[in-house]
Amino acid sequence: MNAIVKRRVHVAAAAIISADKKQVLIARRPSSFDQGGLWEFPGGKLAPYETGLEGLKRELHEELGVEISCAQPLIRVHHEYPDKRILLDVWQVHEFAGEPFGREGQAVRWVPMEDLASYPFPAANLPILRAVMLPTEYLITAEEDDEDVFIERLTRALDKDGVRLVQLRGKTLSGEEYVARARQALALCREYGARLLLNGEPALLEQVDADGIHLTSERLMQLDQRPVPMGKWLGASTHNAEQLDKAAALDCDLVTLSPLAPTPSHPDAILMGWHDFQQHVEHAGMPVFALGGMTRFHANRARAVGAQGIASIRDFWR
Ligand SMILES: Nc1nc2c([nH]c(=O)n2[C@H]2C[C@H](O)[C@@H](COP(=O)(O)OP(=O)(O)OP(=O)(O)O)O2)c(=O)[nH]1
Ligand SMILES: [Mg+2]
Repeated sequence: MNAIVKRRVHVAAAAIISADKKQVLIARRPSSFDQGGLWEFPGGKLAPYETGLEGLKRELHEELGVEISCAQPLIRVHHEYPDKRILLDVWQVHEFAGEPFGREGQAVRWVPMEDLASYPFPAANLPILRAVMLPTEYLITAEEDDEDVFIERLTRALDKDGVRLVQLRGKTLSGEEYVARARQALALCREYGARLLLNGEPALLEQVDADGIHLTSERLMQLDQRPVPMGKWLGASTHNAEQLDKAAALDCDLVTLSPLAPTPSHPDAILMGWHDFQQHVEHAGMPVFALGGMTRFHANRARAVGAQGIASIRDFWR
């Protein structure tokens, strides 16, 4: 049998975000191109001597006529197409000079974040869409018996800290108490335009129409197919490569990966360290939040090694 040696292609692409942070710029690949007719994040192949950021700057100038001075790493996706292996090295761009237009005759469009999923993109782009739509901070609520304190702290995090992604933990609550708490949390999250994931069984979504479910690593490993429909978000807690592979197999939308640093809740845990974390993130193929002793001050560090951002209980729950 002939072994096919696939080409390796390194592509730099940009999610260019509008000043009001509500829209993202996409372009349509001309029909004569590879993946033609599909929408994409503007960018292209690196020259052998270029870094990702250098290639990105050149491509955005060539394709859109805009000049960027800086960009933040968003996500790296390895994907195997029938004829090649590509690494999509995606950056987030907030500042640029010039008015973008299709310099190569391609259609270019600003689209609201929430409409992104309705455009046809190449197969490799699913994790990128997820990363573009998710924030950099993921709040996990603390165990809180007192309802008033819970409401006050969640409101504070949504209002003062601008948190837009929340996981409701409530291991010490009864089933009924958890559902009641989830309804309250959902109402608050809706008010602030934040997404709420329930830490528990997927069937909970039948009782509370939250945005999705966050699975424990134990529950994750017991499942053999994605337990929620595509319109809902599926998160999972992971600690190693085996769990990350499982999360990918279940087509999870996001994961937390821990523990990075010591926390009072898990004082004796064996820590992962940034080096191993980076290796795991590189091949995760989905947005990864660093967890365990993380504060917002670690967010840039986490992003620099490829993470979506940080997840934390303590840092947002005061
Ligand atoms: N730019 C971009 N390319 C993508 C995305 N998703 C995806 O699968 N790809 C694939 C399609 C292509 O095989 C490859 C990008 O190559 P390209 O055709 O844009 O390269 P280029 O701009 O350097 O163009 P060319 O000079 O080689 O024609 O990556 C995406 O969102 N943006
Ligand atoms: Mg291109």
